[in-house]
Amino acid sequence: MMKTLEVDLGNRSYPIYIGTDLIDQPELFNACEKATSIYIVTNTTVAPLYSERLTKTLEKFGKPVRIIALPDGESYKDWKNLQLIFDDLLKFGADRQTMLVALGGGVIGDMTGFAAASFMRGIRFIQVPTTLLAQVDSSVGGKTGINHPLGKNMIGAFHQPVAVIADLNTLKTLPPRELSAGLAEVVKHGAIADAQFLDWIEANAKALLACDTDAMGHAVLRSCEIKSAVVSADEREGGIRATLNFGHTFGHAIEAGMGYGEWLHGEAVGCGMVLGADLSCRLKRISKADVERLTKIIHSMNLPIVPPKFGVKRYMELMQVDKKTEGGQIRYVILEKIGKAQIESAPDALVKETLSATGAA
Ligand SMILES: NC(=O)c1ccc[n+]([C@@H]2O[C@H](COP(=O)([O-])OP(=O)(O)OC[C@H]3O[C@@H](n4cnc5c(N)ncnc54)[C@H](O)[C@@H]3O)[C@@H](O)[C@H]2O)c1
Ligand SMILES: O=C(O)C(=O)C[C@@H](O)[C@H](O)[C@H](O)COP(=O)(O)O
Ligand SMILES: [Zn+2]
Repeated sequence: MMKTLEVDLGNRSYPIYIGTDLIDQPELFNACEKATSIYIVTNTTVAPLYSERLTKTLEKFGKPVRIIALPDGESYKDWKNLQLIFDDLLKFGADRQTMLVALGGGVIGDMTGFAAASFMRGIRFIQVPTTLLAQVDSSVGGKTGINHPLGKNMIGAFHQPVAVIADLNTLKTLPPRELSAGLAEVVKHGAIADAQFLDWIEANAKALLACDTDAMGHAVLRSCEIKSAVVSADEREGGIRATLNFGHTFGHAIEAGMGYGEWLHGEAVGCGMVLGADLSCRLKRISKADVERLTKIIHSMNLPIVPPKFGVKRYMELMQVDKKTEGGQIRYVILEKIGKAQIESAPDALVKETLSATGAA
C-alpha cells in the first residue's frame, strides 16, 4: 500500500510517496522523463544495499545513469565532499537537464540538494531517503547544505526536491542506533505540533523500536503531514518553520562542540529537547510533569538525556552562531504546552539554570 502527500508550494509543489518497495517503481520517478542524464548520489554504505535496484529502475528512462558514492558520515558533510559531486558532474558532461537522485540519509540528502541548488545555478533533484530521520524530516522541506567547523548547516540554500520517495523497506537494514536517532525527530513533531501523536508515540514505543512496518508507516506519514504543512505555510523560515528547530539550538551546539559525528544528529536533538523542555518549564509554560514525561519518552527511545559537560561559556558561544540568533540575541523554541511551540529569547540566567540542572555545566 502506498500513501501520497503533497507539499503545497505553488509551482514548486511536489509529492511525497510513502510505502514499501517503492524504489522498484519507475512511475514514481516520472520527473526523470525529461532528464538528459541521471546521477544517483549515495555513500559507500548505502550503495551496496540499494544502488543496483535503483539503477535498474532509473535505466527504464533510457538515459545514462551514473553513481557517485561519497564517504559515509556526518564529518564528510563538508565543502571537500561537495566538490567531489561537482567533479563527477563536470567530468561526465552533466547539464542543466541532469537529474540528481539522493539515495541515503540526511547527510546525502542535504549535500545532494545543495549540489542541485548550486550546480549551473540550479538543477532538479529527487529525494530517496533511506534512514528514518531522512524519511520523517530531512527529505522534506528543501533545507540543503553542509556544515562548517564553527557551526552546523552554516552554508546552504533552500532548494525543494521534485519528489520524495520514502521506501519503508529500506529501514529494515538500518542499525538500531540510527533508528533511535530518527525517532528523536518523530518525538519532536509530536511535541511541537500534535499532542495526540505524542500519546501514540508513547504507546507504540516498542513497535517503533522494533521497526514494525505499520508503526513506521504511521510515524513517517504523520511526521511528513506535520512538516509539509509547516513548510507550505513558511518555506523560508520567516516564522512558524522555526518551531521545527525545537531541541536544535542546544542540539547543534552539542554536535559542533563534540566534533561532527560523535553524537548522531538525532541523539543531539533528543538531548537538546530535554534542555528545551527544561527551559520551557523555567519560563513557566509547561509543567515539571511535562518535562519529566518528555524526558522519559526520549530516554525510552534509547537516546541520551544527559548533555556533554561543556560548561555555560562554551554552550553560549556555540549557540550564538545558531541561525535563529538575531542581533546577537539567541532565540529558542519554547513549548507553550505539549503540541504547541513558539520561538522567543530567554534570559541568560534561566538558560544557565537549565544548563546546570541538566548536567551541561
Ligand atoms: N534538511 C533538513 O531539513 C534536515 C532535517 C533533519 C536532519 N538533517 C540533517 O540530516 C543529517 C542526519 O541524517 P541521518 O540521521 O539520516 O544520518 P546519515 O545520513 O549519516 O545516515 C545515518 C547512517 O545510516 C546509514 N544508512 C542510511 N540508510 C541506510 C539503510 N537503509 N540501511 C543501513 N544503513 C543506512 C548511513 O550510511 C549512515 O551511516 C544531519 O546532517 C542533519 O543535519 C537535515
Ligand atoms: O526543516 C526544518 O526547518 C528543520 O528545522 C528540521 C530540522 O530537524 C533539521 O535538523 C534542520 O536541518 C535544521 O535546520 P537549521 O536551519 O537549524 O540548520
Ligand atoms: Zn533535525
